[in-house]
Order: sequence, then structure tokens, then C-alpha cells
Amino acid sequence: MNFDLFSIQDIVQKYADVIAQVSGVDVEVVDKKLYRVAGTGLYAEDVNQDMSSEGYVYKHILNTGEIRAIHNPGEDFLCFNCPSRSNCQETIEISMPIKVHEEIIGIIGLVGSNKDQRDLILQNEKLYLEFINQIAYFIAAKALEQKEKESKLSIIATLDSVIDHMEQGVLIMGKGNIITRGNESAKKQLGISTVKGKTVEIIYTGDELNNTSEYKMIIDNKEIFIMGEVYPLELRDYQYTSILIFKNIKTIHSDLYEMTATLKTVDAKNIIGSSEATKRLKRNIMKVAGSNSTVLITGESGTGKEMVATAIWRESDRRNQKFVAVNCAAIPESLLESELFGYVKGAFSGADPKGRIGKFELANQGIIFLDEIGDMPIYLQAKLLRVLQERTITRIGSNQVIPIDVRVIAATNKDLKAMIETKKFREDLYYRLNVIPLSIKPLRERREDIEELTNYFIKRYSRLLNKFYIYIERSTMELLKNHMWRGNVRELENTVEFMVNMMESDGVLNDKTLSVDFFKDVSTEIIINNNSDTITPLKELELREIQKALSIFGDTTEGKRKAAVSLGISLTTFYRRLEEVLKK
Ligand SMILES: Nc1ncnc2c1ncn2[C@@H]1O[C@H](COP(=O)(O)OP(=O)(O)OP(=O)(O)O)[C@@H](O)[C@H]1O
Repeated sequence: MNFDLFSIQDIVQKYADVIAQVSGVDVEVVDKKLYRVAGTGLYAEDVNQDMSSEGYVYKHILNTGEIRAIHNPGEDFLCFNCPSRSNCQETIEISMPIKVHEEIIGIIGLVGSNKDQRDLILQNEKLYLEFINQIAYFIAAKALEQKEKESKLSIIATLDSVIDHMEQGVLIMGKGNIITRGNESAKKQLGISTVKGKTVEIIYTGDELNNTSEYKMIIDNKEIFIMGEVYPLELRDYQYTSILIFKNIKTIHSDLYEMTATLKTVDAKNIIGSSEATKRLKRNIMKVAGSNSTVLITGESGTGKEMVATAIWRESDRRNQKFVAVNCAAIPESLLESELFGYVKGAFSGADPKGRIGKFELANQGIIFLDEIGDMPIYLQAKLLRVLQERTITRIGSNQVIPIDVRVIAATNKDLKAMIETKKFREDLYYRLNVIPLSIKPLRERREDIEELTNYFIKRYSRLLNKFYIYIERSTMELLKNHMWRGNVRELENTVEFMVNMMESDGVLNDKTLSVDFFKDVSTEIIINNNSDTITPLKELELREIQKALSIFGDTTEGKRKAAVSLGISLTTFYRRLEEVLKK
């Protein structure tokens, strides 16, 4: 161990003074590196001095640990190599090692500098030795105590640093639940700048979720729900009776949300389409976004129901809160209830034994999007109705009633009214949900949107797939515009993605880039524009030739110059035309 006599220098000096007073002889104390830690009389001025170039006797003591009395300095064999041997002022010297266990941490030197002092020491040598030995023991005990104090302090500093860097909140409490210490995370999660000295009440709610217990914490007259554990401390110190390691339930919600939110969300302005139906839809989104009323979005599969729901959220005051989507058709019936409302540890067999937070709770203050609501089992519809009426939820297996403030947006591609007739959907729930109905037309009933959507998806996928795109042939665009689009915008998007993948390096999308399946689904409405009498617009011909020249000469500056020459136009005109092509 590394004992440092300088860390207790004041005390060592006091002991040196005591020895000097009692013995009437000068005293010095050196550490194991041969620095003078304390000194009296002749040595008082030279404290802190490095003595490693002299101190031959001390070096010997450090090596052997023996107690040494030198009665004739200069003549002792230990003095033979000493440079001051010929003019040594000392008349006698007693050296006593200071030891902690077997480690030598320093030396006490009792040094006579005249005959009287020499006589004094010689007369009382045995007594002095016992006395210095006792003092060496005291100094060693002090050094040990200091070392232990320092290591305790460094353990505390390490623990403090660990606690401060913990993501969880940590509160250390003393008698009467008075907080002795709290880390930064605790203060942040509780929204309190100082926690030390405050009294905290911690009440177990009885619910166990994610393998931890839920508590209601009351501090500063505030009620905060947390998940964590309280650990009693078996110490006698009344300042440290228990430790609470926790996370605010809101933080858990945010963490869970961050982990699961993978949705692509849009603002209303990013909804593509200029048809009257789409313009009306966008206007309605802006109108309903500000309200808290429930919205029911209807439309065929792939028309953009989820996209509309996210747009309502992003245009609403809840945009900074969560948007939690649940697909009622994708979750097995038996699990849907627990997915929506959560459950506590041991709630039912077959469940994850740890307990779990439900989507309603997760969406608190935000929006829950219940997609495919028509697929919700009838018994759950009754529960959902109750939640919508009472604005509270109860986790499965728990007695706690939790108030929630959630806006509900539901969506379906089913005919709910027909389902009410066949008793598959509750009428009362339908009216609760259908406060604001938004219906999205199928793509084939708003064909004006197709060209815009196609161009939008082409740009998107060319960028995503890193492909060079020049233009889409008019006849191909006409094919797309006249297609049935049973799968609506999703099908169009997938078709365009396929086409961009199939596009050759010439950057042209044409019939050849369409899939075979596309032609299998040709509707009777389609006007196929492929007979030999068809006139190709001049613009298209021009673009095609530009593209051909580029593919021959290459897309470099030199290639473009050659392309312009071969087309019989100036380089400036070539660039202008090329820009027109790329803008398309
Ligand atoms: N007007 C639009 N502008 C841009 N993208 C759109 C538009 N309409 C739909 N999309 C895109 O089409 C795809 C399908 O949309 P979405 O998933 O919202 O449809 P949905 O009606 O919820 O489908 P489902 O009923 O199958 O759940 C998404 O990638 C969406 O971004």
C-alpha cells in the first residue's frame, strides 16, 4: 500500500516536537523516499528536503527494517561511503523505522550534535528507544487511519460517480424517509431541482410490470408514478436506511415508444394528389386535427388511411405526444386485450410472466390509432366502448383504475354498417367512433392523382435505389392511369418501385419495366395505346433522342458535348433540354 507521511505532516511534526522536548535532542522524520517530513532544532529549517543523496544510515534501515544506534558517527561501517563523513557534525544517532504491518513507511531519527546530547542519549538509551518506538507506532497508526479514510473517500467518490451516471433515478433515504441523496436522473424524472432533505412517501400500487414494482411517490405535494425497487440498507447510520432505484413511468413509456415506433409519418402537405377528392381530404384533415373527437377513417386497403391518421396527429396539438398504432387484425384475438390495456405480473397463464404496459397507457396524452377496427372481437368492442365512455383503463389482473387522455382514431376497410346488421360490430361503438367520419376514395375514382403520385414515387425510388432516371414514356403513363388499382396507392407505389428496379441504364421507364402481373390485371377500362397508328408526341421523341445520345457518348462533360454535336444543337440548348427532361 502506498502510505504517504506527507498527508499527515502536521501530526508527524507534532510527534517530532514531543520527542525533541522529552529527549532534549534534535529529531527528524523522513519518509520512505527519503524526504524530510518533519524536523526540530537544526533540521527545522530543512523540512521537505530531499535527502536521498545522503542519509546512508536511513537507506540501510529502509532495506533491513532494523533499529539502529550509531554511537560513533563517521566510524561506523554504514558511514564509509558518506561524502560528509570527514566533516560529520553528528555525535550520536538513533534511527527507528516506522512500520505499518511489515511495511516500512518512514524513519524517526534522533540526532545528537554535541557531547552533552551524546551523553544524554547514552545515559537514557533504553528509555529513549522505547519512547521513540511508541511514537513510531502512533505515527504508523495515524498513517493507516489516513489511508483508510482516503480509500473510503475514493470508494464514496466512485459510487457517487456511478450513481450520477445511472440512467435510472436513485434516491437514498434516511430515517423518516428523508432523502439524503438523489442523483441527477432522479431530479430530472421527478421534475425537482433539489431532493436532499425532502420527505418522500412511497406507496406500492400492487402492480408488477416489466418485472418491477409500481409505486406512487408523493414528494413536494406531487404524485408521481414510478417503476422500481426499494432496497433496505443494513447500516446503523440513520442517514442511510433504504435506497430506491426507479424510472418515472412516463420515461418508461417514452423508452418503449422509441423502441417500437417505426411508422412513416407525414404532414397534410405531403399527401400527394390534386383531385377534388384529395384536396377535400386535406382540407378536412386540417379542420379535424384541432379537435379531440374520435375519427373513423374508411377506405379500401392501401388508400392511405394510416397516412391520414398520422397527418391528423402531426397537424394536431398532440404532435409532440405519442402516436401509437395497433393493428387489430394483426394481433391474435387472445392477445389483443392485453396489448391494448396491459397486464400485471401473474395476470393470466400464457402471458409474459413479467407484466406489460398496454398501448392505451403508452399513448396517454397522445393518439391511439386502431387500424382494422372491424377485426376487433365483439367482447373487446364492449371493453373499448367502456374505455371511450369512462376515459379510464384497468390493466388485466390489476385493481388500479388509471385515467387516460387519449384521442382515438380508428380505421377500417370493412363495411361496418353491414357488420352491425349481422351483429359482428356493435352499433353503440360504431356511433362512438364515427364522430368524425373521413372516407378516402379508391384510386380508380380519382385518376387525376395517378400521374402526380407516379412521378412522386419515381423520384422517391430513383433516389432510394440510386438510379439515373430521365423520363417515363407517355404510353406507359397512360397505362398506369387507366389501370384498375385494386390495391390502390400501395399497389401503385409497389408497381413504381418494381419499374425503377427494372429500369435500364438509359433512365427510361416504359412498358418493358412493368411486371407481367400488371398486365394480368388489365381492366376493361384500359385504353391500350400500342397500335401502329399511334402518334408519338414530338417532345417525347426529342427526349428519347437526347437520352440515346447520352447512352452512346456517356454522361460526362465531354460526352454531353459530343451528344450536342450529334443532335445538331448547341451545348447550351442541350443542357436546357436535359434540365427539362430531368425535371419531369
Ligand atoms: N396521397 C398519398 N400521397 C403519398 N403517399 C400515399 C398517399 N396515399 C397512400 N400513400 C402511400 O401508400 C402506402 C399505403 O398507405 P397506407 O398504409 O396509409 O394505406 P391504408 O389504407 O392504411 O392501408 P391498409 O388498409 O392496408 O392498412 C403508404 O406507403 C403511403 O405512404
